[in-house]
Amino acid sequence: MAQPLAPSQTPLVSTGQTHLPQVTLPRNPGMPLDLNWVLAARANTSAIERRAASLPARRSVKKAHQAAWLLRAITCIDLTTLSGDDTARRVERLCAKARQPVAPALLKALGMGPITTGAVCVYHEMIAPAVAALAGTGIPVAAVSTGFPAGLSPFELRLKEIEMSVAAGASEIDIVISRRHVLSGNWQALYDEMRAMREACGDAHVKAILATGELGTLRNVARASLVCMMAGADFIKTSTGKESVNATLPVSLVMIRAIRDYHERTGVRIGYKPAGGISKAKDAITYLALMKEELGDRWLQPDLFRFGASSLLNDIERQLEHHVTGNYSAGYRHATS
Ligand SMILES: O=C[C@H](O)COP(=O)(O)O
Repeated sequence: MAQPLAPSQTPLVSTGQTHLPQVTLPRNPGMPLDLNWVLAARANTSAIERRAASLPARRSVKKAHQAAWLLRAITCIDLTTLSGDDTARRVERLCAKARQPVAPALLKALGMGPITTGAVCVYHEMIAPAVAALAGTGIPVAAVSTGFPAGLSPFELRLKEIEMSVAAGASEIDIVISRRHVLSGNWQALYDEMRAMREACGDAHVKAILATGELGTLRNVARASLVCMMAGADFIKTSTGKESVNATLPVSLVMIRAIRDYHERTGVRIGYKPAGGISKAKDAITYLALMKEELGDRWLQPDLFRFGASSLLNDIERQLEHHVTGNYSAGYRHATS
């Protein structure tokens, strides 16, 4: 039978009545590459697909619980624009949305103080307007670097891009891995690449984008997840949003279990960021429920969980408005670009 589900016993990171994201997590120091561990990683595809398929139907989240989950989801969004036609003006509008993702009247009706999104995520060239627009808010700017999305520019340039993004004010860097290292089973090359990128990030937290839709098998996803964590990734992220297949529940299950495995063996908590194609409020709840079931309440905080999403916030805001007023507003009212 479907069970009601409360998002967490853990409160949102709170400053008085204000609920803000905070990246308080200690960095992942990484460890030497343990090839025995990597090669022992397997993925039982049919069991994973069965479990993933059962997830959306198994939990029923209604009314106040649903609103609480959706507010939690907002605090975990890396509000993203990654388009060739991005402009400073668009980024400023996005940042305004990140600062105030839900209308104050709705928040008041829900008994909530102000909230913000987890971060704003942009290309390198858009860091400066984002940093300016978010000054004083504590909302981090995340930049996609390393020749995003293909990651095929010269290695030295990719490292330089990271350094430039950090210098421009990004406090989180989303790097893309070289898929060919995974597809050819060259785990040492993947480890060395990730290690160098982490080093180039300095104090900025690093998210490793695996581009899982291009890795061939779930077993490769499990192994690449482990190698990136061993090399010091603070987060592992599914996709750039530009692959033909982006975040999925089976891939998420594999990556989340790799995070659990890594935590059990090293004591280090790694964050998870599903990204690409997550645009519906109900999907956000499914992902949060998956995190809660597989990793526990601690992973429902923005320092350990993010959605990479450009349009998810629009749908969540519509659902919250419906919860409060009983009516759906027109979709265009919640557009961010
Ligand atoms: O990292 C974030 C993704 O690029 C966003 O993808 P989306 O536009 O499908 O939400």
